[in-house]
Amino acid sequence: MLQAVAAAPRRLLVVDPCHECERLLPCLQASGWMVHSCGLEEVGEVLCDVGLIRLRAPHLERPETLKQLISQSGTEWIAVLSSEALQQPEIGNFIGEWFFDYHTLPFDVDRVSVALGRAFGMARLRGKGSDVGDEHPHELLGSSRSIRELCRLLSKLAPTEAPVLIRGESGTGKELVAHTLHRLSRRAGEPFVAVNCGAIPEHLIQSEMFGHEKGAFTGAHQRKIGRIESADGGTLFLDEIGDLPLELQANLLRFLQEMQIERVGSSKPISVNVRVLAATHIDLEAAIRQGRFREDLYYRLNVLQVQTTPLCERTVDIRCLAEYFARRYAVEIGRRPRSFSERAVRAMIEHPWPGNVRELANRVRRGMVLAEGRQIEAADLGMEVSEVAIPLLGTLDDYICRAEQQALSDVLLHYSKNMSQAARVLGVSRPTFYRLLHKHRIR
Ligand SMILES: Nc1ncnc2c1ncn2[C@@H]1O[C@H](COP(=O)(O)OP(=O)(O)OP(=O)(O)O)[C@@H](O)[C@H]1O
Repeated sequence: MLQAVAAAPRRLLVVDPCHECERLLPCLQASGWMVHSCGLEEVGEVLCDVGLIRLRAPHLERPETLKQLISQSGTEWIAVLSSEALQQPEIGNFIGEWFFDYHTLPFDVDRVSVALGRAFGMARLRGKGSDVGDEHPHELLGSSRSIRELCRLLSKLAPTEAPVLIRGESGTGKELVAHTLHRLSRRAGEPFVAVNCGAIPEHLIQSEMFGHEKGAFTGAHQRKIGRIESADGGTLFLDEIGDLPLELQANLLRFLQEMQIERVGSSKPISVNVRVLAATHIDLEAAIRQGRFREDLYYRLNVLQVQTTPLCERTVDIRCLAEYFARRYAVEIGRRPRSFSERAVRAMIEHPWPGNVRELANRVRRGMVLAEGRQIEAADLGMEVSEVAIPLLGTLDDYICRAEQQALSDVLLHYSKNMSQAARVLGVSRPTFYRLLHKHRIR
């Protein structure tokens, strides 16, 4: 039996509707657009796929406000203006940089419909528009199996009070994991204090961690509260724990056993209630064997363990992360968020990502600054795509296997958040689709 599938509504936001809109809006509603209208100051409150704005002198006098709204709204924008206004070079440049398209008055319903349709398609293609959820700066993004399993694990570990050792390559999100554990715990309203054990000079680390009393040593002009004490009631995150000098490891162990500290220059114990999370990218077991890390401290910290996955093992997440960083840096840099060309996406998928998500964020920031066209190209990211594909010879089965892998990765590029849709596009059932993902070890 055939089932009717309801198309997602196409939401259009008309900002400061002008009297010319009176004829236009009913036509758009009749052709399936769900139209909302609002004033400029309310734009951030309505989630829409496409926005139509009649550019007037006051808007153009405050371009910064408009740029801010456009870059934060997650909507594709079309400017409406008179043909005389468009002749002014600064207005033309402004529209070229910030808008998807423009329309000169009077309205031509057919032309507007085509422009809106294209903008809608682009908004959906980029994952922008009204389907986009709230963005949280401390949220672990991604739809790969490893990220989904990580989030499930974190929600189980967060409510406990036990220490967690977070392991993984540099830039894979270990600090983000620590933030997430804190945010989901009972301590969420209390301080989260991060200490990078490798970044504090060795002679300062004792007083940084434990604090000192006035006059404890030359230069100690007043009492200083240490990082451990300042986390009282909350979470203490010890990053790069493998870099902690041996002497400090002994002091930290004592603190973990007794939950008390002594400031430098004082022998009075102070009770501190913190949950300890630690992270490392080094092989702590090897460090123990080499005598660089205390085994007893290792067992204290390693009660629960979380492992982050390198980016090259979850390529499905690359596009969504890159688009997130493009939106984030658009606000910072003050440019319109850009999408990525297919070649740029391919270059990102093929890249080995030794610096993981941090490297991706840095490359996207660079791309946002350098991009000249509508899209970020591979070269803007400092990447190249292999021009000539060297044929990989093999049996017919090898060719079929590679074709399956290609088909899966192509479809996941577009539908990583909707597995049913991905399966439908390939013309296979959902179980078959999952079986293929499993067979090709695609997460
Ligand atoms: N899954 C993710 N979703 C969103 N942002 C992420 C994700 N993973 C990492 N990031 C971002 O990547 C950057 C690096 O992450 P983070 O500092 O947590 O990595 P790390 O593993 O602690 O690195 P290091 O070992 O070098 O300290 C941060 O800007 C972080 O917000």
